[in-house]
Amino acid sequence: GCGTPWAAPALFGSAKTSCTCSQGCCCLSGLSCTGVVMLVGDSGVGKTCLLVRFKDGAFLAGSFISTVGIDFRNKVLTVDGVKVKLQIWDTAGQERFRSVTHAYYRDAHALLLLYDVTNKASFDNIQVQQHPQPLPLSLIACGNAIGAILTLLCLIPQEYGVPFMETSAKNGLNVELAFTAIAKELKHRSMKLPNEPKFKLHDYVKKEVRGSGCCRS
Ligand SMILES: Nc1nc2c(ncn2[C@@H]2O[C@H](COP(=O)(O)OP(=O)(O)OP(=O)(O)O)[C@@H](O)[C@H]2O)c(=O)[nH]1
Repeated sequence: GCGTPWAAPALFGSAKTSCTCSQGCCCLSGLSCTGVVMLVGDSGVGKTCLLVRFKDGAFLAGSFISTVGIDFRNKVLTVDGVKVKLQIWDTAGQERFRSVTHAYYRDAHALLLLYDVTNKASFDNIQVQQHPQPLPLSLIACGNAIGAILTLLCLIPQEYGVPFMETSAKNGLNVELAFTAIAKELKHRSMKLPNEPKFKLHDYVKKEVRGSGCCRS
């Protein structure tokens, strides 16, 4: 590093993620950056299950316990040799908690917009205009596979300019990718090295995404 004193964020979610010099030395000296990722979407689309799959590698089958208010988990990922600490906020999808959820948007760095691929209304409710503005810079839409494949609605969110992937909390499809893509974006945004090409979230997701591709053109 350049020796510039750097105040590590005391709390997850602090906007201060790098030193003030322009050399990008925070990543070179092995320091980390942090970010807040918020999971939003209707009740029952699988937000809690997606988070539990990512954090613990397990699937919460059986009885559905709806989130009340907001819950959070932390996970540290290493991307391109840099530790990225994600604080993941799992919001309540029920209508009665909407104003609570909306109050948290301004502190989020990224949103994972979740919908159930068998439920058109849940897809309509993640559209950009349904959220308080301005939205965080990084958005990914996740079509979670809740229902039977035969009733799958092929909804194509690309037309809204938001990177899209099919996910499954049940079998783990693309769950790691959703969070890694966000972590990479946050790392590049806060610690871009000189001459480093701009990270393109859309292209990265398109390249790494797995699955049937039935919702992709
Ligand atoms: N088949 C299948 N079922 C899932 C999947 N993800 C979640 N579920 C089921 O969907 C139900 C709701 O999942 P949750 O993760 O609790 O939903 P949520 O979006 O957190 O709901 P709220 O807390 O009310 O906002 C549960 O019964 C899960 O077992 C999935 O990928 N596949």
